[in-house]
Amino acid sequence: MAFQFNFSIKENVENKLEALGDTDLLLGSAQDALRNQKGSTESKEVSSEEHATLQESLHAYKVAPGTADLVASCCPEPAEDENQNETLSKKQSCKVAREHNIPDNVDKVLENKVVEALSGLYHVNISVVEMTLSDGSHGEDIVSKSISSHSDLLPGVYEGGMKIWECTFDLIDYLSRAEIQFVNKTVLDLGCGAGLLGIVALKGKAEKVHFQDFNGIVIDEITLPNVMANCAGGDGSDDDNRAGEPTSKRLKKADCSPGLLSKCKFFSGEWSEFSQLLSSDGKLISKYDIILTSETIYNPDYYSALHDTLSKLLSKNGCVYLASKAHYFGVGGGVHLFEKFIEERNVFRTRTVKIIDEGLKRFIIEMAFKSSS
Ligand SMILES: C[S@@+](CC[C@H](N)C(=O)[O-])C[C@H]1O[C@@H](n2cnc3c(N)ncnc32)[C@H](O)[C@@H]1O
Repeated sequence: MAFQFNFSIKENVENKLEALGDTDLLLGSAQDALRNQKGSTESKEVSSEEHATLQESLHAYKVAPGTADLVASCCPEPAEDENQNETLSKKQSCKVAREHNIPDNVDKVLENKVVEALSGLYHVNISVVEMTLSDGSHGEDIVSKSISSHSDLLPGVYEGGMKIWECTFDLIDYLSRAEIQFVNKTVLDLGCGAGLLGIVALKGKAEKVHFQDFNGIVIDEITLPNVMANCAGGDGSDDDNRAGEPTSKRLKKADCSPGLLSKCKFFSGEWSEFSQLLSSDGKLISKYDIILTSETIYNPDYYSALHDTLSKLLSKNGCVYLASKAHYFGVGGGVHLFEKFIEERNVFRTRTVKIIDEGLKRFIIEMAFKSSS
């Protein structure tokens, strides 16, 4: 099922898709999704076959050749003998973290968005968002950069948050089957992209849910709208079961529960900068009970920043649920390398709680502080 906002945009989008031709890039999966809708003026449910088609393209992703070393470590510590200008320019290459305010006019957030349902959750149609952003007039020009570099990832520029990655669904499935409890918990969806993991926590009655993505435009155009789409009506809990409703509908401002939204905060920026922002700005009221993170260990260059962020932000008895493919071809990261890194740092213990052995092997890993055991 999908419902839509100002759907007049659709034809324009389709024309642009045709003009783009065979891109086989970031837009690949999105094009498939939209072409599935083409010819039908009515919104429709995403069938399991369509879901599978969409997910197929998530199995493998591409990294622009030669970009892996662009930002070896996003925020490298400056060497002592570096002069001030070099230090400054390195600092500028960091993605400074900031909090995104929830707009007063929530109608605006869902304007020109097409909302669909998948796995019982609402999310905006990403191809439509990409089309509205592809003219490059929206600050962070990640869509056209991604297209021109034929890549879903541009290290230090765009880290893949425009797509919903396969392991997100693995983790959602695991959280549900393992009956992980979010009631009254403080939760962080780290590297959130679409934010579906945080939304699951929100629907599970978490006390607070914070969302972080590298790219601010992902937060504004995808994460926030998705949270709003799922906050509409009722209290957003699983009991509402609105994703099962057969009819298309428009969300109205009045539908959006301010109570639920007030539990959420949204952040963008590089991980070290993000954890620094939370620590220094008094934004971190308490550390997180649960940190959810999916497909965030593809690049070994980021392991140090990721590890330090987790250790700074996780509460003493907290738990990280991390979903990942076994190996990320082209970037070099993966589960075994990350576990080895964690072992060497000797701060966290890890436990594999689920292995998904179909297609590319995927893992769900649970992490907790060693000292808490
Ligand atoms: C491949 S995407 C996965 C998005 C989402 N979790 C999913 O599974 O659909 C990786 C995400 O990790 C985050 N990320 C990766 N490297 C990062 C870094 N160095 N600093 C901050 N965020 C980073 C980005 O926000 C990006 O959206």
